[in-house]
Amino acid sequence: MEANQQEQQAVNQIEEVFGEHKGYRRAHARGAGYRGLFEGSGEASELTDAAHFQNSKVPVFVRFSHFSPDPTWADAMSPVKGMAVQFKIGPEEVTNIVSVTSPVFFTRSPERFMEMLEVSRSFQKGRPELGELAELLTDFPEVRAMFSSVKKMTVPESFATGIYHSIHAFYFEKEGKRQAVKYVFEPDAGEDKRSLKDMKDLPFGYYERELAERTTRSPVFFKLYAIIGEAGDPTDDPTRDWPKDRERIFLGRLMIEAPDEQAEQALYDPTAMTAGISCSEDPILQFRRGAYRHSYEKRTAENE
Ligand code: HEM
Repeated sequence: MEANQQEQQAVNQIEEVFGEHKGYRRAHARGAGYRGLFEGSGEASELTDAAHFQNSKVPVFVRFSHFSPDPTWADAMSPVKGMAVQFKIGPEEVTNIVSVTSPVFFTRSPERFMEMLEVSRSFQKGRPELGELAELLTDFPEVRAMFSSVKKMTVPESFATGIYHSIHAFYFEKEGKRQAVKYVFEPDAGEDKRSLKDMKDLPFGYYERELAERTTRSPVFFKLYAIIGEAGDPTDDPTRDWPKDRERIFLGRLMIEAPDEQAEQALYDPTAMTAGISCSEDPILQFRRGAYRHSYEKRTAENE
């Protein structure tokens, strides 16, 4: 499916702000792909027939990443890390969960996202100019909230010790009923955090090397949970997290085994669903489909 004009424009705008880095993803440019296995628990079978959540094992691709669209940025300049998981349900069928180490996104509409990019031109050097920063903070109150949360933000010590959130809501569907859920991955190794200021001396590529070394010793595991939404929990607003006391269902265990070049190159479209699960009406989620496709087509053509 072709990305529509606005989605293509968003990707072009990211390039204008952060530079055009040929052959790389236009966001989360630097990362590391792995192969592994997901073992479903079957505990959500009353809510969904999705194949990977039954009592079954499916092969997966996993890609960890630093959020920056510029692959030359230091590890510390990307406080948000990503984990994209592709479940290989059948020979021709995949479904994805694309998650990050933050429970919320900084804007709730694609238009707003693009307006923010428009005033962020100096971010290209990784150092915003004060005038632009002031404009962002005045015109976009949500950015103020983001900056205050970045100040408090801690970062996982390793890709293997982050808690990763889907941010968006999805629906589990079965026999005409549907249930809103969000996903969260929790590391078996335990959450391990450092403050942003402790990260500034980390060498470039530290996270990728640490994970490669860790997986030579043993696979890395995460538990995947569905957070069960209740009446009134927003399903269309990625800037709002749900209350902490929501029920959770254990969906299965993710095992990450060894580096894999195909996993590094794959397209992890967060809207690729399977029978028994559908996307929520969140406009940011819907927008991502075309933006990711456009970035994928560009980088694939450039790598040929
Ligand atoms: C308007 C909103 C957004 C836009 C325009 C956008 C754009 C992009 C683009 C162009 C890519 C590269 C895709 C590729 O080449 O395969 C990407 C990757 C990624 N994005 Fe977003 N994104 C948005 C929102 C989000 C949100 C809300 C999340 C939080 C879950 C997120 C997490 C990620 C992650 C983890 C990757 C790396 C995926 C991989 O490893 O292949 N993005 N994004």
